[in-house]
Amino acid sequence: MSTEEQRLAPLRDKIDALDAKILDLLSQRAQAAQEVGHVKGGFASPIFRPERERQVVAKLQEINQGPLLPDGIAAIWREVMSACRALEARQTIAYLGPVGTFSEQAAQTYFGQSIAGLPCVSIDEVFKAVEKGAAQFGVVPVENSSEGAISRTLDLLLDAPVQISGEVVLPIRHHLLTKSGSLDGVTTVCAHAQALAQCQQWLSEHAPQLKRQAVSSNAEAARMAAADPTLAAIAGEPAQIAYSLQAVASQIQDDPHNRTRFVVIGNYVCQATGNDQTSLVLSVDNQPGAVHRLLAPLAKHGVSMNRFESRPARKGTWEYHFFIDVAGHADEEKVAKALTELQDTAAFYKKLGSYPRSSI
Ligand SMILES: C=C(O[C@@H]1C=C(C(=O)O)C=C[C@H]1O)C(=O)O
Repeated sequence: MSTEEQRLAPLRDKIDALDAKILDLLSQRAQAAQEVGHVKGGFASPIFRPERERQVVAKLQEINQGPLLPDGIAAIWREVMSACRALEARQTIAYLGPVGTFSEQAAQTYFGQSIAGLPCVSIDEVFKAVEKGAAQFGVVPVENSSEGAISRTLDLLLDAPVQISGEVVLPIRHHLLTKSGSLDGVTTVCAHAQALAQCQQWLSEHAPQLKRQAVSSNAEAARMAAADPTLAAIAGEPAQIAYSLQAVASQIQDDPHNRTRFVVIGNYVCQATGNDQTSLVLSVDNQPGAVHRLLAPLAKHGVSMNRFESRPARKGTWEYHFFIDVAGHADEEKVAKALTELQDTAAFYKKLGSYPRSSI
């Protein structure tokens, strides 16, 4: 045995012994979760409680003495809770497919790996799957830091009878991918229209000869590029791996900090955690100063606005719906007061949900 091996052997024995203890503790935890599942079954109550999971992680991060970092704690317990939750009942989560999309990655980042994924062909289908109960939750993109709102999601949120019960923000890194790893013989680059827009400068500078073709998702582009050597795809790492493609160039998004925010839709109403956000849709009559008057209750009660987005009301008039995120939970006193007053002033008011804020 080398000196290195001699020194490593007792440390590895120690890790093996600790792993056995961790497994024993995890098994006890899993049994407790199963019992929770039986209690919930008796009350026909929901399995997934995002606010409770958030508090579990927050408490552990608070008492953590290191050397594990807070992000590490969050990642480990996300999977522990995902596996425990699946013993109560595996949750079906709908998202924009096929396999390898950022929506799938967002679903796994939020719910962990122990879920039944339901890839859908469009954002509309994700909403439908949730509405008809084929999935307990859906994950849909709502805004991108470079390209702004995903308007289809906003339009569906306006009408659908769903609640927002969470958000997840993903850094979006796009790669130029082909089967061979080169652009020899490649004539066309395929991607979702959003990804083509997010990489337009790079494409104009480095691959101006490629025709740009918008397809239903980046993963679909990757699937097509895997089958046709004249096609390149713009897609992220999950799709690259799923379709065994090679990178011609990595991280080609024009904004290195490119991020997409997804929301989790379902019919679960979250309790307050102390670090929440509330999403609303409002509209006002078309009169001077109406928007200012509409928002005055927020200022009056010291509620800060995290986001303000407008969408045409699609009535053939110059009227708009405003998608607003405010800090805090609708059950908090000052938020509740501000929302009551907003509701009185608005021509249209819909609360989309209060939910724990994402940490990024
Ligand atoms: C065990 C529960 O069910 C689920 C699993 C949790 C966990 O593993 O800690 C926490 C919340 C729920 O999403 C619970 O509600 O306490």
